[in-house]
Amino acid sequence: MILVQNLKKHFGAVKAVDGVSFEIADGRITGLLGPNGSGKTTTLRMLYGLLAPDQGQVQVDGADAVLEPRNAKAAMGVVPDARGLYPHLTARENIAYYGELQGLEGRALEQRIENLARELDMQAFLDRPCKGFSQGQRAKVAIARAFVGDPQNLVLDEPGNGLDVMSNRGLRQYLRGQKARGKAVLLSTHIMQEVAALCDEVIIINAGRVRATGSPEDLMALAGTDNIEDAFVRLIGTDEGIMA
Ligand SMILES: Nc1ncnc2c1ncn2[C@@H]1O[C@H](COP(=O)(O)OP(=O)(O)OP(=O)(O)O)[C@@H](O)[C@H]1O
Repeated sequence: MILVQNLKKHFGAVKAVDGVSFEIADGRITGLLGPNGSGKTTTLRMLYGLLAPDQGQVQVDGADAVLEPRNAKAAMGVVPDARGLYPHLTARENIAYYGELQGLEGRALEQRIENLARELDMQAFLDRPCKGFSQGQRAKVAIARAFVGDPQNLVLDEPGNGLDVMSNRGLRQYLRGQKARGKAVLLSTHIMQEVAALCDEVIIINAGRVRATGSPEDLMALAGTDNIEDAFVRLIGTDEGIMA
């Protein structure tokens, strides 16, 4: 479970995250939605300890992300927006490195990587250095790396970006499997079909603030619409919607 309380991050005059609070529950898939520049990536970076908050708290299974970063990080698998692969290591080595950090080794680690490579269709490039990988190939390595240690919490920043149709289906299936096993899953996305198909809860943010939270059905009822895209446009709090 991830608890976020009154999180703030300003860059000069830009209030990127301006007092955000939410809870990512176990056994649920939660979507973080917001227009470009609304503060999603900044929020997620503070969750996985890449950025120090100006104010507020993040707790991952009870561990404070600032005060106990090792414990917080150990409980979380992340797919960051920049993917952050080591370019000179192969895909397998990138994944193995994270597995080792999480205490996996030997045959168990090898087997886990083979399984992930099969599920994500990565065999063709598993032993190539990541330098020069396509966007989809990088996304797959980052996803495998996040999953390798079987963490309780998963935080994914637009994980479907660059993935082909089959890989996106595979990812959705995988995330549903994680949810069924009681994991807490948080993903940011711009893809409304993904939200409708996958998310139990949705957090809508705009201009660094939470505008609405609830199930897709709750949000549609709140906005008085019968589809999640219209609900999103109404609930981000501008007349012009996503282009504002
Ligand atoms: N390092 C930084 N320095 C200055 N401004 C920043 C920095 N990081 C983010 N911002 C600003 O903070 C705001 C929120 O950015 P953020 O990347 O969190 O948005 P986002 O919701 O992830 O957007 P997108 O959907 O476009 O990826 C934007 O106005 C952005 O320009």
